[in-house]
Amino acid sequence: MSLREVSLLTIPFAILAHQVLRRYETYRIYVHACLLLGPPILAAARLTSFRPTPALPPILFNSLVSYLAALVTSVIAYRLSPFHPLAQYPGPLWRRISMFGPAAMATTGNRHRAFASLHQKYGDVVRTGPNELSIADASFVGPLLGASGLPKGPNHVGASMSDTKMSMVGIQDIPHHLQRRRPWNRGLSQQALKGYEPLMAERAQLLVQRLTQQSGPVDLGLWLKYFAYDFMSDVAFGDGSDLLREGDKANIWSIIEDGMVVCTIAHSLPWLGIYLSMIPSAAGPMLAFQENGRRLARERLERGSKTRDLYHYLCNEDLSDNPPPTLDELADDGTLAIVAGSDTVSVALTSVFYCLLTDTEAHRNVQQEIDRLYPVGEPFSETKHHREMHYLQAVINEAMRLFPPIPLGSQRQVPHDAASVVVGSVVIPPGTAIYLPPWVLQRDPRNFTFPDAFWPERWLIASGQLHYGDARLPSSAKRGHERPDFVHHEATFIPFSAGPMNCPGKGLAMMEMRSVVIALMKNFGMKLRDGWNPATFDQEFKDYFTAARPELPVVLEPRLHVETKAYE
Ligand code: HEM
Repeated sequence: MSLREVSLLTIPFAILAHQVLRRYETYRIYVHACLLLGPPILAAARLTSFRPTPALPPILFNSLVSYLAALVTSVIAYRLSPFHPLAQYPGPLWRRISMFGPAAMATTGNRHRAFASLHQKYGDVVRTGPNELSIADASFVGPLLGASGLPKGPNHVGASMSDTKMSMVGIQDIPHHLQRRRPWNRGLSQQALKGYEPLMAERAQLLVQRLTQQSGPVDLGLWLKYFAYDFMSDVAFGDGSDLLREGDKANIWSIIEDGMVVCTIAHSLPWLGIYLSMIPSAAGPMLAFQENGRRLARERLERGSKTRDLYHYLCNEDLSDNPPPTLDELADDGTLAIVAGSDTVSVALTSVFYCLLTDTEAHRNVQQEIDRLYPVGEPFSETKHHREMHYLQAVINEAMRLFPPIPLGSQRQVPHDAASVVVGSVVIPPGTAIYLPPWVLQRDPRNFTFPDAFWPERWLIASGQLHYGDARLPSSAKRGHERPDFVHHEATFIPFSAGPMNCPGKGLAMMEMRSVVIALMKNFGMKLRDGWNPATFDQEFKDYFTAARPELPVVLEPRLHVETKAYE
């Protein structure tokens, strides 16, 4: 049997299999196995008249090779052809062919910078994968993320290593997502936040106390990670972690950070996440990371409810008529609570301190605001002054504009069975996954004047509290030049995303960030360690879905009135 005869039989099957895979995107391994192995095995059997003969092994081998080669050729030819629905959108050739390249580049942590370069080169709409677009145009934020926006993208399938068992964040079916989302909204409402304030005060006090006990420069970023993890464990599970006192003996943060690197790869190749779940040795970091969240949730469910923590709401304990969700759902949401609530906040807080410690005037302004509203005797845990802290709010916004904790934002997808989405002259066909990357939108000169500068004053100008002509300009602005037009396109400020599937933890995160900045700056003078190059922070700010950041070495000088009430 010649290779030509084998090929003649297998090529049509390969083209057919490609059409099936293209139309019915599926993550079922048995479907993949049937489509990838079934036709060449059948062809080989047909060519040997369904009899075991000595010629079978070479025929089977030829059949497999020619079938898979034809399948790969068909896929690549289609993706590069003018018939592909995304053919009209520009993007590098290697990204049009396969997601293997983008997945490999994601491991460098520089996806956000790569996307920024792609937009610079190709324009506002770039084909970043065979079936993926990145859009850096403000007019898409409402239509894609707003009330009638699109469902979540397929990337969470990879990160969850399942398309059926996943935390709420990845659920693509909108009604199901909104149903799972309701208890989160209740558990993170303004009313619920009031209940979390004493936990906040206690943990912030402990952070101050532990920092007071350190000598020499500290890695402030590390302490903020400990704080954020402990506080989120308090809020979500009522207890469960004490990194501030005990240190990270169980390497929780390595587990989270290693897991996020593997997640980033699986985001680009969702099917790979599902395959990896079958190979525990390969999926180690991701499994450990998921298991950590599930363990905390299970322990909380066994302990029962001691306080009105987040799980009190997630278990529907506040609604006597509603049955609790399944144990699996509650366990899956444990990972979400921990990662969504602690990794993001600790990144954002680290960026806030980095920005303050590299801008003397902003640092002084925040210090004055804190000293005015929190004189000696006024506890830093008092949240009633938060709404008066306009400069601090401007600093937090500005740090998250420059360093969004989720640099590429949350993926969306036009469902396979829906009509194309049309925004202006752009047609987004069914099956397309889309990013609206905050890192790119928030640093775009069309959206913000002096886009690369830390300039908190822009937020005060935009809200009418400061006149543009009176505002100091960022140090990078050219002296003696006329002030450029003031541009502030706030709709593109989306560190928490937008619309009904945005971040429900925004209020909690804001309360946490304000409280920690107030607690630390009320009690310590701070400066960066001599000799540390601040440019390192920008260069080493990496995107592994949530951002990884370098150390932030800070020298702390206790102020006279350090509040040392101990919580031992
Ligand atoms: C600075 C801190 C934070 C940032 C920048 C942030 C950002 C985000 C973003 C961009 C999303 C994706 C939303 C979307 O798909 O459109 C998200 C989702 C989510 N965040 Fe946050 N987040 C932060 C803090 C928190 C906190 C403290 C919690 C509390 C538990 C939280 C809980 C969640 C949850 C549950 C989701 C899933 C929402 C959904 O799919 O409906 N986040 N967050």
